Amino acid sequence: METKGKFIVIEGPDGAGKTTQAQKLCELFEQKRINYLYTREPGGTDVGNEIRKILLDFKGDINPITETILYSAARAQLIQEVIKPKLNAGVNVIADRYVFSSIVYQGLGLGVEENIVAEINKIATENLLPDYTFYLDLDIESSLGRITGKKDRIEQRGLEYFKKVKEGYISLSKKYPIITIDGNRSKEDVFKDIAGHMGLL
Ligand SMILES: Nc1ncnc2c1ncn2[C@@H]1O[C@H](COP(=O)(O)OP(=O)(O)OP(=O)(O)O)[C@@H](O)[C@H]1O
Ligand SMILES: Cc1cn([C@H]2C[C@H](O)[C@@H](COP(=O)(O)O)O2)c(=O)[nH]c1=O
Repeated sequence: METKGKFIVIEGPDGAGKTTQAQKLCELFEQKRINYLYTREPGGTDVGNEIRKILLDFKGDINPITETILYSAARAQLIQEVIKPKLNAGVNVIADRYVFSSIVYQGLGLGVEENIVAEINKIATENLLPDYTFYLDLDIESSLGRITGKKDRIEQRGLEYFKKVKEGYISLSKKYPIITIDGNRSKEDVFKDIAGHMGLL
């Protein structure tokens, strides 16, 4: 019988270093010849990539509920088309963001009721829960300072919005099985911490 793969999620504000750490985990899995797949949200499927364009590039207003549903729609497609089949085939999935991003960015950041975001996402994900959720915690000014280039629709939101995002992650980390990682260190030290928690060192 096939063993299910592990579902590993990396969370944190924009610029926290999620993609950097996800890539390091991919490299370690490659060295150790462990099967893996990397996904990012929103995206990872054809329809998800179209939804990503709307969410990050659309020039007009998007209502917070619409935004919540669009993120969860992209997620539903990713779960059904990619994540569930891969986990069932024994492949480890390394996900750059998951449901907690919606709870903090749309819920605590935009004021959509947390229960509503959670319920929509239960439907979208069929309540698939990660085996590990790592939250990269660092000063919001430091993480935003790492963003270079043209800012997308979400990144253009001001400092006050991103302070709510950070507070949101901290409050969720007290309620859910989230592993908080000090992201204010070198890329290598942050990674040692993540890999150590997974018993990979
Ligand atoms: N620990 C670190 N120390 C210093 N710089 C870092 C660290 N981790 C990542 N960076 C740099 O910060 C920038 C943003 O990193 P990265 O893309 O990994 O963040 P992210 O959380 O995935 O961002 P986003 O949510 O905006 O996609 C990159 O230039 C990266 O090289
Ligand atoms: C999944 C998810 C993401 N967001 C926001 C967070 C970022 O600003 C963008 C995604 O861009 P990235 O560079 O790939 O991190 O979308 C969100 O608001 N809600 C979500 O559920």
